[in-house]
Amino acid sequence: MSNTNIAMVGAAGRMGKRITYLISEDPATSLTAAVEGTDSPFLGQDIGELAGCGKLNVDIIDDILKISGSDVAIDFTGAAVTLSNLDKYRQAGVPLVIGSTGFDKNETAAIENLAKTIPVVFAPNMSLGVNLTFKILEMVAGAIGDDFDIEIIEAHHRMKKDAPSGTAMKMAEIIANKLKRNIDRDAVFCRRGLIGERSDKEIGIQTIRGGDIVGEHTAMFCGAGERIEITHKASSRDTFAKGAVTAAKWLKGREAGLYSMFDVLGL
Ligand SMILES: NC(=O)c1ccc[n+]([C@@H]2O[C@H](COP(=O)([O-])OP(=O)(O)OC[C@H]3O[C@@H](n4cnc5c(N)ncnc54)[C@H](O)[C@@H]3O)[C@@H](O)[C@H]2O)c1
Ligand SMILES: O=C(O)C1=N[C@H](C(=O)O)CCC1
Repeated sequence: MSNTNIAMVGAAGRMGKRITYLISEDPATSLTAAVEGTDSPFLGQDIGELAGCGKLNVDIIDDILKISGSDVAIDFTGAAVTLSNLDKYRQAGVPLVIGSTGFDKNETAAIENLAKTIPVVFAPNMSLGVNLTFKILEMVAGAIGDDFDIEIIEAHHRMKKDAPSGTAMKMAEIIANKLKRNIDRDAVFCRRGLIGERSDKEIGIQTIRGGDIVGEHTAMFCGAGERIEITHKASSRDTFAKGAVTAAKWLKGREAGLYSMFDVLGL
C-alpha cells in the first residue's frame, strides 16, 4: 500500500496529539504538516515531541495553506475554526477528514457544499463501536416504531465546548429519520419545572459534563413494562484517533464528494 502523507489541523489539541502519535506509529502514514491557530503557544515546536512520540521534524505552523503538499488533511479544531477555514481548504484542494463537532444545519450545508469540490469525510464520531451503534439504533427504532419513549444521554469531559455532543445529535437524527420525526420540532434538550406530561414524539437529549470522561452515549427506548438501553463507552481517545487515520488513508485519491464513516468502514 502506498504511503499517505497527512496534515494535522488542530495538531496540539487532545485529538491532534493522539492522531499525530498514531500516524507516527503507522508505517503506511507520515505526518507532513502540523497546523495550529496564530495564538498557539506551541508554534515552532516539533509536533512529535509535543505528542510524545519523539522528534518528527515537523514544526507547528499557523499557515493552513501549507497543507497543500499533503495527500489528506485531518481537522479536529472545533466547529467555528473549521468553518472559518473552509475557503482555505477549498483553495488547498486537499482531501479532508473533518472530526470537529457542533455544527448547525446551515454550517453542515456549507461543508456539504465544500464536498462538491474536494473529497470530505465528515463524521461526529470516528470509532467503529459508535458507528456500529448507529446501525443498531436504526434497526431498533424501525422495529419499535412509536410505542417507546426515546431519550439520549451523553457524558463527556469538563473541557468539551459543544453540547450536546455531535454523536448524540447524530443518534437523534438517525432515530428521527427512521421514525419520520423532525429534530427541529421533536428534540427536547432540558426539562425543569412544571413541564406537564411527556409528548409521544419527543426525543430527549441530555448532557453531562465532568472530569475526564472520554465519551459515553446511551439511547433509551422506554416502553410499558420494559426498557431497552443501548450504550457505547469510549475509554480512550485512541478509538476516535484510529478511525481518523483509517479515514485519511481511505480518502486519499477519492473523487470529490461527502463521505461518512459508514463509507470508510464499509457498514
Ligand atoms: N469525530 C470524532 O470522533 C471526535 C472525537 C473527539 C473529539 N471530536 C471533536 O473534535 C474537536 C476537537 O476536540 P479536542 O478535544 O481535540 O479539542 P482541543 O481544544 O483539545 O483541540 C483543538 C485544537 O485546535 C487548535 N486550534 C484553534 N484554532 C485553530 C486554528 N485557527 N487553526 C488550527 N488549529 C486551531 C487549538 O489550539 C487546539 O489545540 C471538537 O469539536 C470535538 O468535539 C470529534
Ligand atoms: O471529546 C470530545 O469532544 C468528543 N466529541 C465527539 C462528539 O461531540 O460527539 C465524539 C466523542 C468525543
